[in-house]
Amino acid sequence: KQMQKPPNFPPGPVWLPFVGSLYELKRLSKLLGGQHHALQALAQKYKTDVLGLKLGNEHVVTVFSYPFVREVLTNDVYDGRPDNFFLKLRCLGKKNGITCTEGETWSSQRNFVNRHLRNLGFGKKPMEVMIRDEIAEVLSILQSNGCNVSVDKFLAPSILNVIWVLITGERIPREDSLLKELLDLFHIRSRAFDMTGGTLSQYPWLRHIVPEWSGYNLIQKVNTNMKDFFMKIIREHQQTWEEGKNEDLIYRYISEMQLNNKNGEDFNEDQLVMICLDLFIAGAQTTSGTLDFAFLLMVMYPDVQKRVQEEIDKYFGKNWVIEYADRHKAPYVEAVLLEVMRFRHVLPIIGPRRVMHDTVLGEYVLPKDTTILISLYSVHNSSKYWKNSESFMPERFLDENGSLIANEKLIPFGLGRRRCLGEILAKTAIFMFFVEILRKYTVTLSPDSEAPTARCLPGITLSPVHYSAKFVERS
Ligand code: HEM
Repeated sequence: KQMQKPPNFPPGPVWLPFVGSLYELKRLSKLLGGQHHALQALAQKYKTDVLGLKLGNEHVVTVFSYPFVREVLTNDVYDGRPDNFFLKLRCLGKKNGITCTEGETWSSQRNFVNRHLRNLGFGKKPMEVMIRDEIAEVLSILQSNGCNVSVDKFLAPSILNVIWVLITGERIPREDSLLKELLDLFHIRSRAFDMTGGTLSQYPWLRHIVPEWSGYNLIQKVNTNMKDFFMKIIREHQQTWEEGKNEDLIYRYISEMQLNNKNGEDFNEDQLVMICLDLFIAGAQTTSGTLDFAFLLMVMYPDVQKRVQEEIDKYFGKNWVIEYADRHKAPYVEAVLLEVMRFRHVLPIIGPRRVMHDTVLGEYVLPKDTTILISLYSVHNSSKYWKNSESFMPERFLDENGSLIANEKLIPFGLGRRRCLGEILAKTAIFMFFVEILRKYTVTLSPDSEAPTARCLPGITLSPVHYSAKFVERS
């Protein structure tokens, strides 16, 4: 027996009572190695660019083609976040912070963070200085031991530290147990969320029956640990806060709480904890994961690596202090990094968004509160938009004179009002780490490593199948 779909709802598999199309999606995700592949296969099967599913009680629509993706990302009606159990769990029970909120709370918190990160040097010279300090450390470690490097694990502390300094005013030394604890928590967290695969969102009552199996207990434990972790740092800041103290985001937020917060509702400790979490969750794994893919692709395409190094030598030599603004001097290097983000984007599916009121998308009607997923994977890999889309070809971003050409179909940081808040930090860090490391080292596969593969590990963020790299000093 099938369930009735709302009138003019986008096409998709049948809805079975109780589970909707959840079983079909899970089956395909397992079979094809990721939800993004499963969703794309369903879109192909139903010959549609707008796919309609029912997952538990939730109406879920995924968009695949550039025009629909663009419309969803830029039309305010899709600016909401779903009010489901899973997102509540993600933001520690209350809808606080930036990523999970909408409306007034979202705009006041996002604007505050945007403004103050910029005042702290985000996107400017001070941020580049922090990144350069982290690079200096990475290079000195490579000099003493460049073998058997797991790129993601190796670079994650440095990326985390850049965000950490902006938020807390201090960096954490690599060998500090605090850093390890924090990285472990993020790691367990992404595994815990992945493990539930959204099942808890569709069937929240499962937490009462099978709290261990459903991942609920693990998520709760990680949430409590993360909250305690940030609360401790916030409390330390509160004890040392005085008017005029503004050297990091936490002090600035406390100043807002103390001085400008009329009723205490908008700017409070709960919001601040969530903002810290939002920035780390959204920023750390995505940025170091992109670098992980970039170096893996250099291992797999040594000719591309060689050309990158030739450009670096030609335009920067050995001693030029490279800045992010210098990227335009070396268009091939920029093209490589754009192609990395197209070919292996760390966020194949973005969202979820919530339809704020009944609306029309193309020929379909989407009821209020429909959840929307956006397949950047499909936009970035469609042969409709990219010649030889399945090939890694940096030249696609260069014209016949070797100058960079933009392509509006490449949208790794999203579009519109909810586009990535950390884009400038991510792009700067990726460019500077990539160029500075390849200026000094050639990356190859470590002799004990598994052969590199184009396959990815599915998860909240996509990552390469584990490989170990060897960094050989260039003569
Ligand atoms: C390569 C690295 C990164 C990629 C590919 C990336 C990509 C994205 C994308 C596609 C979105 C939009 C989600 C949507 O439309 O629903 C987003 C949102 C966001 N990003 Fe990033 N991001 C990266 C790094 C960062 C960094 C370094 C930070 C901060 C330090 C950050 C903070 C955020 C936040 C807070 C949001 C939520 C914005 C909102 O809901 O209004 N991201 N990111």
